[in-house]
Amino acid sequence: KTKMTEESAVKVCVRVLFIAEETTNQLYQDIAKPLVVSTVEGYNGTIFAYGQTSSGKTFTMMGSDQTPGVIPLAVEDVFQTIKNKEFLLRVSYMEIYNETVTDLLVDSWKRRPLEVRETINVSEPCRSLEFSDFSSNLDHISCKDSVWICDHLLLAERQPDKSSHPVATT
Ligand SMILES: Nc1ncnc2c1ncn2[C@@H]1O[C@H](COP(=O)(O)OP(=O)(O)OP(=O)(O)O)[C@@H](O)[C@H]1O
Repeated sequence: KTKMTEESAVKVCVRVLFIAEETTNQLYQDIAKPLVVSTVEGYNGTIFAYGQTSSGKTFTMMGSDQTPGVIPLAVEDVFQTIKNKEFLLRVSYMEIYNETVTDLLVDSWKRRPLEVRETINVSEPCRSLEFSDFSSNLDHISCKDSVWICDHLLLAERQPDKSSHPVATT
């Protein structure tokens, strides 16, 4: 609802362009971090990767042990931001692939497509996303939880059935 000034619009336009030499970390600091921090303050935010197959979506979002991607960097920052506050962090992880929505926090052998509901007036129960909750307060918030989230997401990303996909739409 904030009216975007001409100056901020120009800034956004400039910052969506990154050259090949720039790292994921630079991209994260410039584009994603401000959004991550503002979500903790109550704003809605979305970061997504879009592009043709093998263009580097997974590399950018997940990264590797040596070069963490946007998701691990964001998780780390979220935990840094909430560590001195009472907070409930709720995490879900899903894939939309060829019009099919899949919950990646469910074990691969148990996965069934999630139904997309366009109205709340549905009589039949439908499958919904699993959530992992993390409550934090001054005493027990640690980066152990952020490591758990990243490990869990990476594990889901590496589930064997994903490699059989012929086309990518991460
Ligand atoms: N910036 C980069 N530096 C080094 N290697 C990269 C970079 N971007 C992508 N790669 C490598 O290119 C390959 C394809 O990248 P990636 O799997 O991230 O693409 P993708 O867009 O997710 O593909 P798909 O749509 O098929 O899932 C991977 O081996 C990845 O490690």
